Amino acid sequence: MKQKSRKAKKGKGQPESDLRTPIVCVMGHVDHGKTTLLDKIRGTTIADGEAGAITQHIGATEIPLAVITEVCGPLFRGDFQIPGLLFIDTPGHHSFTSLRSRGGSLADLAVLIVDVNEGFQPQTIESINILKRYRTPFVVAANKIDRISGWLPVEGAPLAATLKAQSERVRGDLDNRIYELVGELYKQGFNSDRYDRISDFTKNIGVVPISSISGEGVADLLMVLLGLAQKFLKENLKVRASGPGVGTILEVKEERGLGTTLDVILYDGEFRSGDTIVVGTLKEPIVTKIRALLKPRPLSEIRSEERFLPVKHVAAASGVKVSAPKIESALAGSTIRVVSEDEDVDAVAQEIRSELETARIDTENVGVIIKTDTIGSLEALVGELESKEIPIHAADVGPITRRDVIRAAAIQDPLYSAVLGFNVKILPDALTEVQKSDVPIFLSEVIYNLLENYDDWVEDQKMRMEQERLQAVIRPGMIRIIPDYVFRQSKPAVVGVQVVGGQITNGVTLMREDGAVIGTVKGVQASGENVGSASVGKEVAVSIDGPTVGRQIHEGEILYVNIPEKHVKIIEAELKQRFSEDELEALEKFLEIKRAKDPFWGR
Ligand SMILES: Nc1nc2c(ncn2[C@@H]2O[C@H](COP(=O)(O)OP(=O)(O)OP(=O)(O)O)[C@@H](O)[C@H]2O)c(=O)[nH]1
Repeated sequence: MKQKSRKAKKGKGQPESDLRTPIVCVMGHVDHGKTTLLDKIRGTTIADGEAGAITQHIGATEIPLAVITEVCGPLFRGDFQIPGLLFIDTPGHHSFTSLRSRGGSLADLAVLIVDVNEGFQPQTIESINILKRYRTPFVVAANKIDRISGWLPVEGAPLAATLKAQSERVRGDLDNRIYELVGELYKQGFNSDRYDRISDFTKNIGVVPISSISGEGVADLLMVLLGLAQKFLKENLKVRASGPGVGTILEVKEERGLGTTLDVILYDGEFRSGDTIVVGTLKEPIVTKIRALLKPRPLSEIRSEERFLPVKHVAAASGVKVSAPKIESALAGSTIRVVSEDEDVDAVAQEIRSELETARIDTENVGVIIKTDTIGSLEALVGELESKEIPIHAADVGPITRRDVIRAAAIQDPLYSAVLGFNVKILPDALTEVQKSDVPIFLSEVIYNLLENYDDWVEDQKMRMEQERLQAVIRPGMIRIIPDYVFRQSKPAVVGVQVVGGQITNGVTLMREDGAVIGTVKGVQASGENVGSASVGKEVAVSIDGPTVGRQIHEGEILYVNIPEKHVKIIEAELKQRFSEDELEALEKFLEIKRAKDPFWGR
């Protein structure tokens, strides 16, 4: 990409450097305190307004380094060159899956927030998996420490100061909870410890105990984030505040008086009004021109009717609302990119089109069908399924359609004939199809739950298939032909029998005591009714295709159900322990006959 010579304007109090503001995202389980933490960071830093103002962006808040310096007070050590931190206001609890950029995470850094009283929850694990996939450096905020019984809150205090104020027991209690988190993180493949006990942040994840309500530990959290940014990101953040802008669409929104607008996080280069842009959609990328760039109007101008303030220019990293013609079909999570004068629009469009194409899967192989709301969530779900070795037949962005259900129904493997939808709707004609075909549809706003529900269903399916398999096994049976109860000599022979052991069922073949197979049972009747089968003690009439009474079979003779060798093996391995005495006896006698000729038969 050709870099233009324009440089980003530096804000007040920001150091003169080529590093752009790192983008920070707060992730975690629902109700663990994401919003409260962001409010606290904003509130704390607004209160410290003397040092320079925080800047409200669209979908993000920028905290300049000078403000962080002020908030951290004596905690602040070291020489930082980054201009500050840009926190993304994660809208809704699922959308961090759209926080992607081309080939990676939109966030340079993340805060994984965990309620210390609840520990790891489904979305905590889901967040960790996303952080792992994108290799995003992160810090763990062990939140709600003020809820620990006996805690004495010290409003806004750094960790060391508040720990001093707590009793020995409370400190011990906090440590135990931190160790639980450390254990959970270890299970996920990370070494970690309380941040002040770590010397090498490249090998360990820092855990910062905080309260988003009292503000305790929040300064420590900001310090650790600055440290991580400085350590890990220096190269990534260099000179990217100039050149043609590249951003990720967080949301596509209708705004009164403006029509459709895009809330964008610009992570590279600059946007100027009038710039030609290419925007990702489900189909062909849109080529259009920026009509207006909008920022939130400062709080001091709250009386104004207009909520947004037009600006001519924004530089990365920044949250901005983009107004442009023809952007109705823009897709959240995809890229928006400025085309500079010396670039080929078609080439840029192809680059953006290929983003969705790379994430999409469309094969002829056996596997599940998945639909998600954004490219980011598609990548995340595909990644999860691949790591669990669940094959995918088709993966795409968009609602569940009739075609998806038909395709799933056509999958022969009963464990993969299913549709998984993340944050998507089912179209009405797809619902009609579901009723016809019985294809299960799994829907969730949490990837972890989606996979868990699918796993449960697979287990149920397997159990059902197992039961069906075992039900198909021919079980042992032993019958005696009752003398004077021959109803028909042959074609078929119909005789009265007593079931001496096990059972007799339609369709089985029968064997004599000398091992000769004499025919197939065609019917089992009791009191003139077809009963299909009869168990030990019953007297029934059976019709046997094959023998003639008086020749191959005789009154008073014992006959055995002829069990195929494969079935005997299943019986010996899996079923025998559940057999009754008479079934066992019938099996043993049958095997004696078989093994008289071949001692290894059925072994
Ligand atoms: N006591 C205490 N309560 C907290 C703390 N942080 C958050 N809460 C409370 O926990 C609840 C959930 O907090 P939110 O910030 O809404 O959680 P969230 O993670 O943003 O939730 P979603 O946006 O719904 O995912 C609210 O009632 C908060 O007041 C804390 O440090 N201490």
